[in-house]
Amino acid sequence: MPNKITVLTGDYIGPEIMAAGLRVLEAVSKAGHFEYEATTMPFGGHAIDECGEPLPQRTIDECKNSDAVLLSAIGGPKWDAAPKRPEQGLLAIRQALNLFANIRPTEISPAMMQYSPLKKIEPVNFVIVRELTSGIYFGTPREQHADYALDTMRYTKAEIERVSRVAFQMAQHRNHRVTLVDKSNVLATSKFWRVVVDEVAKDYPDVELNYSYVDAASMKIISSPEQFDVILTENLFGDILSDEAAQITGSLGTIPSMSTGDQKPVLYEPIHGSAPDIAGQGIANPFSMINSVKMMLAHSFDRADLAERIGKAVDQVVADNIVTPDLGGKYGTKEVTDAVIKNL
Ligand SMILES: NC(=O)c1ccc[n+]([C@@H]2O[C@H](COP(=O)([O-])OP(=O)(O)OC[C@H]3O[C@@H](n4cnc5c(N)ncnc54)[C@H](O)[C@@H]3O)[C@@H](O)[C@H]2O)c1
Ligand SMILES: CC(C)[C@H](C(=O)O)[C@@H](O)C(=O)O
Ligand SMILES: [Mg+2]
Repeated sequence: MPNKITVLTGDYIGPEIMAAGLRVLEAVSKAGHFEYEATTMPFGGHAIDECGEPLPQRTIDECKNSDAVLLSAIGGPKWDAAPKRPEQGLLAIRQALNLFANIRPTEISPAMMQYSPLKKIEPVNFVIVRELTSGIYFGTPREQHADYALDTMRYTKAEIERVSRVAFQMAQHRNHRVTLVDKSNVLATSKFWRVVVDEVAKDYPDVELNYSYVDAASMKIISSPEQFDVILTENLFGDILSDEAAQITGSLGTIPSMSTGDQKPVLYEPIHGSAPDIAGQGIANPFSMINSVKMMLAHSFDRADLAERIGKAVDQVVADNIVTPDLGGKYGTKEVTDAVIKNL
């Protein structure tokens, strides 16, 4: 049976970078004898246009029936005032597939150091493990009235425990350090995270656990990012810190992510949005999507060999300065993708 991949192409630059990712997947698969079947389903803004729903039931069914989901960014001004927004579909798919742990890597390899906006820079390699299906994104009550509004941040012990185990297990395969990022000097939920994570940590004596308040952590990501190995944090803090962490690599347009739960499928997507400001110009950075394909091959299909091939090709293209304008280059999405394929 071929490996099954569901493709959700996204809005604005979504389809532009998805095309790049799929071209790289096709090329590396031919070279490395990887068989797959890719099925494109409606999702996000264009699904609202087609059938009034950002996440139709048949898309959920198809995702559940596949090994991996490749998703490209959705949303944008076209639907900002619509009764249903594409972003609702994104939150709903994470819940429908129970993708409670979102892994967002930050890597600055020696080849990438020239693109970092930081003046003082060493190689950096850490991951953010972001809780993805709870917290203030999903808590109720959530209300907007004429003179006040209300959101709710709620976490259960089980929700904190399961995502913490993902973080500790990742650290065991990395540099054995977990930093819990929270606001436990103020928030009850953060105090509770510390209690639960301290308990989980006892099962991983080979991993060192330390703590950072989120305001200080956001400063350290700029001042000394090399100190981090695995950052474990709740949903909203993880959203904010991962965009910040992406930018120290030179561009938000390079960073992939992987969202996992207890079972298949695992979902892979760039961490950035649909970049309406540059859509249609052919200049979107395809690395975030190509790196998502690389992550998928390594983690869902046990093809570290193909992932390494993609990684080396991207490094070569970066070293040759064949990059898009967000990284200061003069090349378009297609030229960068062609160069990656040539180097596979
Ligand atoms: N996973 C998702 O689908 C996802 C994630 C974040 C935001 N969004 C949605 O995307 C829309 C736009 O959001 P935004 O503008 O705040 O954030 P954004 O991430 O789309 O863009 C922020 C900045 O980064 C740049 N950028 C992002 N990706 C790039 C790439 N691959 N190459 C070059 N430059 C890139 C953009 O041009 C822009 O200047 C909103 O509707 C938002 O809700 C979707
Ligand atoms: C679009 C939005 C709902 C989403 C989030 O906040 O999770 C995005 O910012 C992300 O980082 O994937
Ligand atoms: Mg975000």
